[in-house]
Amino acid sequence: MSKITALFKELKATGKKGLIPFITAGDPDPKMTVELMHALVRGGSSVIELGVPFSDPMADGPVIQRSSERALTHGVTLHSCLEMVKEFRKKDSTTPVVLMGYANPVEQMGAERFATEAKAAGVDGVLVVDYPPEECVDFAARMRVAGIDPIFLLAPTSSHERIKEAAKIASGYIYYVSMRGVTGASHLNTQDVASIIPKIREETDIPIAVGFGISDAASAKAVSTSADAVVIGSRIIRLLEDAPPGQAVQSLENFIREIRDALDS
Ligand SMILES: O=P(O)(O)OC[C@@H](O)[C@@H](O)c1c[nH]c2ccccc12
Repeated sequence: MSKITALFKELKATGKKGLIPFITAGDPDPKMTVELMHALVRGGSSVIELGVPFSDPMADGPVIQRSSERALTHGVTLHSCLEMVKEFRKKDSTTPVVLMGYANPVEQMGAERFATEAKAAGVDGVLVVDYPPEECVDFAARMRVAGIDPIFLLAPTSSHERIKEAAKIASGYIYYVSMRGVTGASHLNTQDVASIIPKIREETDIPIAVGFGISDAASAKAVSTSADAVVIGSRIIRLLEDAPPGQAVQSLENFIREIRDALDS
C-alpha cells in the first residue's frame, strides 16, 4: 500500500481530515524550501504538495504565477526540486510528498527517467496539471509501476466519462477543483462542492481532496465536511510574501496549525 493510501486510511479510521498545503519549490528562496516543508509538517499537514516552477502556468492565478517566477529567477529546475525532496527525506521519511507541475519539464526529462528519479528522491505522488486522465493511461501506469501515485484533477465541468476515466487510473487521491478558473480565486461555493463530491464517490472509493479558493480556517472546515482533505495554495504563498524578514517559517507553521485545529474541532 502506498504511503498516501495508508495515510488516508489512518485519517478515516481516526475520523480526521487531511490537510494538503501547496508551496512552490524554490520560493521565496531555494535554501528555504526544505525548512518550510518541515514547518508544514510541524503545523499538522498530512501531505505536502510541492510545486515545480514553470514559466507558463496556465492554471495559476497571479499569486502562484509570481511564486513560480521567483523560483525560476533562482534557477530552480525539476532536477533541483527532486534534490529538495531528497534533502527533506533525510529528516522526514513518513510525510507523503506530491510533486505538482506542468507536463513540459516532465516530458523534457522523459517520463521513464522522471518516474525513476522521483521515486529515488522520495516522491509519493505526481500531479501533472495539463494531463487529462483519458489521455494518460500509460503515464499513470508507468508512475504506479515506479511506486508513485498518479493524481488527477476533476473539475465542475468534468463529464461523467472523465470522472469514470480518472477513477479507473488514479490512485492516492483525486483532486477535485472546486471551481472553474485559476488558483487563488475568492468565490468558493462550498454547497456546489458538497453537491458534486457524492457523484465522484459513486464511481470510486479513492479519497477526494478539494482545492481552489480555500484560504482560511472557516473555508477549510466547510469544505472538509464533504471532502477527505483540503488543499491550500495561494493563501500560503501570500503569507510567505507578507511575512516580516526572518518570520516566514514560524508564520507558516502557525497558520497551518490554525487550519489543523479548525479541521479537528
Ligand atoms: O491556490 P488555491 O486557490 O489555494 O488552490 C490550490 C492550489 O494552489 C494548488 O493545489 C495548485 C497550484 N497550482 C495548481 C495548478 C492546478 C491545480 C492545482 C494547483
